[in-house]
Amino acid sequence: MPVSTMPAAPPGEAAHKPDDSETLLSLRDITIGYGTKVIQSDVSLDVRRGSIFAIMGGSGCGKSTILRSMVGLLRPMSGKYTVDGDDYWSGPDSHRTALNRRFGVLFQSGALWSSMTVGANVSLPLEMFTRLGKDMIRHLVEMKLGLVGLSHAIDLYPSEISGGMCKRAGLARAMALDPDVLFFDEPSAGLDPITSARLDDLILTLRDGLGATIVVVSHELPSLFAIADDGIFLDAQTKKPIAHGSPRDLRDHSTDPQVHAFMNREARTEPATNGPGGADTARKGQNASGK
Ligand SMILES: Nc1ncnc2c1ncn2[C@@H]1O[C@H](COP(=O)(O)OP(=O)(O)OP(=O)(O)O)[C@@H](O)[C@H]1O
Repeated sequence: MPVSTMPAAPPGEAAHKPDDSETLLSLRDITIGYGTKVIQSDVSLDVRRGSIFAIMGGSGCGKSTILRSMVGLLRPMSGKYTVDGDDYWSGPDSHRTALNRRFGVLFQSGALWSSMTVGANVSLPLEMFTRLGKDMIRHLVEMKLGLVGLSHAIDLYPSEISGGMCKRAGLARAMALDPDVLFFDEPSAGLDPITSARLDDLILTLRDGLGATIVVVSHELPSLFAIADDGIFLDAQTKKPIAHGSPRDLRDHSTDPQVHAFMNREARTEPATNGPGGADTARKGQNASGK
């Protein structure tokens, strides 16, 4: 299927326009999979500095797999990944470790250590990767928690706070080392719409206030329309990207039936397919994730 080229977003919809000339992360002809099983091939994308980039597609198409690869957890079978022009997978592990210091990651689960307070969770990366003293670390932790509106929760345990607060604490931890690139895997999964909208605002603040570059995997269409500047749509059947563009552009202008149906939460009229990313993933009136 052809990759759609999208026109610019309608006036007023794309409030933020990053500088086109500034590519921070670049994937070229990446093939990725597990063992010999290919999950996605021919993946090429550019993430502009200071933008929010969405990885989209039906369940199981390989969104998290691409994200895992971009943070160094899975080496692609082929293709090139550059970070600020630097070939990520070339050279020794220390080369990647240095680049990883620029990354903050929030995985789907939020994954806070349950036996540690919120403050201790956020201070962990600072204790592991810096030589800062206790007072300075406490100060930085207070700052990060202040950013996500959780100053009051510093001494609470994860079991004592809500799911949305856990997500925000995870965000504070992802930001502990002042990364300039943040990767979020399903940040609003499991959150109610209001908490999810607050998290969107926070993500926008990270982009606009701190100049962070953000890559996000998400099924949540309202959230994608609210925050993402650009994106890619992966297809599970062909195992290739089938569209590039901002979620708003794909919703309003995509000529690909699958992409159009997914982005508009419509039932598809063509014959159903069994695989993820097929008709079953885009039924009207359901979460597009099918979850
Ligand atoms: N560690 C693994 N080993 C083998 N196969 C895996 C592994 N992790 C994921 N997969 C497979 O890779 C495919 C893509 O999974 P992935 O989690 O990347 O999809 P996704 O698009 O993020 O899905 P979802 O939206 O449901 O979270 C799936 O078929 C999955 O079963």
